[in-house]
Amino acid sequence: MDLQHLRLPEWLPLDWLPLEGEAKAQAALVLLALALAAACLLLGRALSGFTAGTARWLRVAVGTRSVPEAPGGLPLLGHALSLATAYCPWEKMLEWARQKGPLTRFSILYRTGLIVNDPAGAKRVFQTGQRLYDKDLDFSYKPFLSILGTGLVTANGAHWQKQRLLMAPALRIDMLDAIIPIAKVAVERLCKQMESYRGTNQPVDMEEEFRLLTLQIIGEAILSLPPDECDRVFPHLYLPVMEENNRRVLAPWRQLYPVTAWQYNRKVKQLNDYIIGIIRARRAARAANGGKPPAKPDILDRVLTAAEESGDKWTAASEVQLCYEVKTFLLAGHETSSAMLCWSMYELSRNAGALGKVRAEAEAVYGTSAPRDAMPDRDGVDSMEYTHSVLKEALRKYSVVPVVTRNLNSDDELLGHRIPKGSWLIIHVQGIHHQYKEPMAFRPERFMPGGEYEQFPEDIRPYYFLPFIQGPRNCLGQYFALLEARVILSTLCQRFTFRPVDAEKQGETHPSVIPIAPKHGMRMYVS
Ligand code: HEM
Repeated sequence: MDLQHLRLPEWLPLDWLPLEGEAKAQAALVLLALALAAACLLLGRALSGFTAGTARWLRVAVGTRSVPEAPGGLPLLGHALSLATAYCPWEKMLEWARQKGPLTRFSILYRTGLIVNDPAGAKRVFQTGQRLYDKDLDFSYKPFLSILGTGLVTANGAHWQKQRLLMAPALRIDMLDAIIPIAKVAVERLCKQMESYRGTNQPVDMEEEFRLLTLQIIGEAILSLPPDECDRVFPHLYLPVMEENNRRVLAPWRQLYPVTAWQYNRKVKQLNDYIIGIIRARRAARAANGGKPPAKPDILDRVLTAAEESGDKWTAASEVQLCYEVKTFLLAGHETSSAMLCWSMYELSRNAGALGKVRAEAEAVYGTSAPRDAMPDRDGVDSMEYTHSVLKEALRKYSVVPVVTRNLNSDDELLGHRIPKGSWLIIHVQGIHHQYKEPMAFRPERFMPGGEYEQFPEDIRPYYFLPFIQGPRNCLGQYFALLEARVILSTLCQRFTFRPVDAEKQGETHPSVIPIAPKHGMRMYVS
C-alpha cells in the first residue's frame, strides 16, 4: 500500500514516535489496528458477560416462580431498596421468611435469591445435596478474597476436596490437646493485665481484649508466634485489611479510591510477604533437620508434613496456596471465637445463676485455693459441660454467622420446589436458631442432657443448631473454638465479676458486619 500521501489526523498524539513520513504512517496504522482489536475484545467480553448474566437471570427468575415472593418488590429494582434501607439486611430477610414460609424468593436488580428458613432445607444444601451447592464467590465472599483467596473457606469442587484432605489432619486430637495450654497461658496473661482495673471506675473493652487474645492463640497454634509478635504484626497488617474488607461489603466502590486501594494493596502484600517468609524459614529449618518436623509441631508444621506425604512437588504455587490457608485460619479462627466469647460474657454478667454454675465448674478443674491456676487436661475441659452449653446458647441466640450463602451449580429439588442451576441460596441460620421456644431467652439448659435440643427429631436435630453449619463443609475449627473458649470463659469467670457499662447499649448487635459483634463494643467494669 502507498502510504506516502496518507495524511494522519492532527489530533492523533503521535509526536512521541521517533519516525517520519511513510514509516510513521505505518506505525500509526498498526497502533490504530491494535487499539481497535483491544476495544473489540473488551466489548466482546462485556457482551458475552452480559449475555451469560441475562441468560442466568432469565433462567433463575422464570425457574423460581413457584416459590412465594417476599413482599415489597419493585419493577427492575426488586427488593434492593427494601434491603438497602433496612436497619439490618438479614433481619429483613427473616421478616419476609416468617411471612412467606420455609423458602422465600426475593431479588436485587437482576439477581434472584432464595431464603431457606428450615432445617430440612439446610440439610439438603449442607449434606445430602452438598456437591450441588458451591460457595458464592462473586458476591458474598468477594470482598474477602484478598485474604481467603483459594483457601479452604472459598475453595470449590475438586480443589476444595484436596485442600480439606490436606488441612484436616492438622487439627486432629493431639493438636487440640496442645491448644489447651496455649489458651490457658494466654488467658492467665490477660487476667494479670486486668488486675489493675479491678474495682476501679475504668472499664475494660472486652471485645478488644477477646479479639487480641484469640489472635494470640491462633497465631501461636498455627505459626508458633509469641504473643508480643502477634500484637506487633496483626494490628498493623491484618486488622486494617479486614476493616477495609468489611467496609467494601456495603460500599464496593471503595476499591476505586486510589489512595485507599494503594494502602490496602500494600498491606496485603506486606502480610503475604510476612507469612511467606515464615513458611520459607520453616521449610529451611526442616531441611536442616534432615526433613523432620520439630518436636512440638504447630499447625503449619503439620500441614507441611501432610504436603510432603502427599508426594506432590513443592512449587511457588504451593507456597501461595499455603499462604492463603494460613490467612484463612487466621480470619476464620479469631473473629467468630471472639464474638462468641463477647456474647457469652455479656449474658453471664446479667445472669447470676448461670454464672454460678460456670464458676463451680471452673473451681472443680482449676482448684479452690490460690493460685487457682491448675493446667487443665482434655478431660478437665470436657467436664465443663454447663460452660459448653453457655457457649452454644450464645451461638444460638446471637448466631454470629447469621446467614450462609451458596450458588446452585445444577438443577435441584428443594423444599418441594424445582429450582434451577444458578440460583442463589441464603440459608438463614439465625432464622433456624430462633425456631426454639422463646428464642430471645438465654437458656444454656437447652443444650444440657434432656434439654430442648434433644427433643428435636433425631434425623433432623443437627440442622437445628448450625453455628458451624453441618456436613462435609462444616467448620474445621469448631472443636478448637469451643475448647479455647471454655478455657477462657471459665478462667475469667472464676477470677472476676463483670458488669456492663450500659447493659442496654452493650447488648445491641451490629447490623451490618459478620460475624455479629456488639455494635458499641463490650465495655465492662471488673471486680
Ligand atoms: C465460634 C467460632 C467459629 C464459628 C462460629 C465458625 C463458623 C464457621 C462457618 C459458619 C463455616 C462455614 C462457612 C461457609 O460454609 O460458608 C466455617 C468454616 C470454616 N471454619 Fe469456622 N468458625 C469458627 C471458628 C473457627 C476456627 C477457630 C477455625 C480455625 C482454627 C475455623 C476454620 C474454618 C475453616 C477452615 C472453614 C472452612 C471449612 C471448609 O469449607 O472445608 N473456624 N466456620
